[in-house]
Amino acid sequence: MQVVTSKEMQQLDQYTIETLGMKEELLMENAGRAAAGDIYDMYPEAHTAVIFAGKGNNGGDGFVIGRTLSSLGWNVYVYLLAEEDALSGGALYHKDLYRACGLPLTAGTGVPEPESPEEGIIYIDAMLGTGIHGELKEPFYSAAKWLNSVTAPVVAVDIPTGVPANEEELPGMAVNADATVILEAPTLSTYLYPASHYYGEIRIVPIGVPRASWNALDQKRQTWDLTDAAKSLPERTQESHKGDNGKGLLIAGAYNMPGAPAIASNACLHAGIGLLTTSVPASALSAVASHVLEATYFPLPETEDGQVADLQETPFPWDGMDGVAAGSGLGRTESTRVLTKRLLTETQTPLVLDADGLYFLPELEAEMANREHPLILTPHPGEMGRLTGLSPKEINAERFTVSREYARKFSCYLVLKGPNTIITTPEGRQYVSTSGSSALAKGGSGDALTGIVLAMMLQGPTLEEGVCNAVYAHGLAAEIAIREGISDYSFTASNLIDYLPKALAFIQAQKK
Ligand SMILES: NC(=O)C1=CN([C@@H]2O[C@H](COP(=O)(O)OP(=O)(O)OC[C@H]3O[C@@H](n4cnc5c(N)ncnc54)[C@H](O)[C@@H]3O)[C@@H](O)[C@H]2O)[C@H](O)CC1
Ligand SMILES: [K+]
Repeated sequence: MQVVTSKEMQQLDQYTIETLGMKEELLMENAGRAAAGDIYDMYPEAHTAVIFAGKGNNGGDGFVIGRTLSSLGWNVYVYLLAEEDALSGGALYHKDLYRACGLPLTAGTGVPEPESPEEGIIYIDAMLGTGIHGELKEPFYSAAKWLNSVTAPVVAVDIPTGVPANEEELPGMAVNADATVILEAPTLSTYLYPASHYYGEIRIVPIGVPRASWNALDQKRQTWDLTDAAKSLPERTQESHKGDNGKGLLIAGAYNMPGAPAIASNACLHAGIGLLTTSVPASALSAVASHVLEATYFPLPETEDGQVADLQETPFPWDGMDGVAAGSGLGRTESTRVLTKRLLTETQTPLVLDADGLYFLPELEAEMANREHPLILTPHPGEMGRLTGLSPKEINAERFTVSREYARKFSCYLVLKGPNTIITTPEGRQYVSTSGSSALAKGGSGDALTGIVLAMMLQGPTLEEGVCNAVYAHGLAAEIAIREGISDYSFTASNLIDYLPKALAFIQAQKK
């Protein structure tokens, strides 16, 4: 599923209408019909739709939805929040068609005051969609406020009115929908917070935009969902042996941080790595090894307080490895800086850096730029802030743009964590993972992700798909745990590891 900006969506519509010659009225008919069908299925008990329509094409969709639901046996009522003569094009055509069918309509720029809601009524917000600019003006402001006060379900068409499509700040008022029926493809704000909260349940309906229109759009942003994971997750062959499934080295932890390497190692092993060597300061080894039976160990020299000591001369076993991951729990000492520099310059395999492994990167930009092998960074917004000099708030407001600029600048794979983690490739392709849960907002989740990324990037089929699958499986494991009754209060990274086998089995089952 592609994820677009409002401009890209307009280009798509324009190509379909002007180049391919599909009539605007027909595209709108398709859009409204698809949305109406979905609303009808969503609320089997409902019998009445009260539709608030704007004068643009979002309002046009509203008229098609009204006419279609009426054909399906519902009572419908449209409040057009504009004078009838303000409409043009497809919206005018469908308003006239709706009227010609004898269906009820009230038009005007006053704020409608529908009767108080009763059982079986659904409110439909078809006021503004991708055409919105800035703060909501009257009568939309008051109409949005009114819709937010009703107890009956409110379904938004395409985008809740007031929510911008792109990476813009939320205005003061927007419709807080129970569900949003997104037409053809989601826009950026569907996966940005807090905008995403206004969408309620996200439902995406295809409206028949021809493949040719999509092919003509130069667009490299998509979701990564169950279908993508199932399609790309490689089958494990009967004859494969441990060497075929990747040999990884994980460097993490300290005497007082044995959890990070233990969690990352267990996650890595449960995500299918063939052989794992875990490298921790010597005094942490027995604590880690007692929780991770399947790894081998490469103990590191350490300081008196059990943190990594000077690693300048340490003979790391890079050569025997297919991939390396480092960072969690190492501390932010000079030794970590030395290690990070060695990792960037000496490893000839894909390298994953997380947590303290990201800390010194602003000082090592030359080494990053000169690196010839894949580099995968997995920052949360705070860490991304340190990498870019922006605040976490600024990062979250422009997650797509900030990720793309950074990944291109340093030719790295960037996994920007958060609800709907975004994976960006060095070429600027972007994938938004649709899995995840609030339960993941805990210490240890990131360590688990590092381990899963190390394992899955080595399984392929490409590094890009492996990284996307790692992020997807990580979120899915949490989702399944919550679905099976684990409270998001109680959920820990250990639960995540326990549920990873179910998440992978679920993805594998979709292949069949
Ligand atoms: N995705 C598709 O392929 C299709 C989508 N369709 C629908 O079309 C809308 C976008 O329509 P557009 O006419 O461009 O814009 P809107 O209807 O969202 O609004 C335009 C309207 O709103 C006024 N306006 C802008 N900002 C504000 C504001 N802050 N306050 C008040 N009024 C504002 C502006 O002046 C215009 O008059 C898309 O979302 C889909 O629903 C099509 O049906 C075809 C296929
Ligand atoms: K809307």
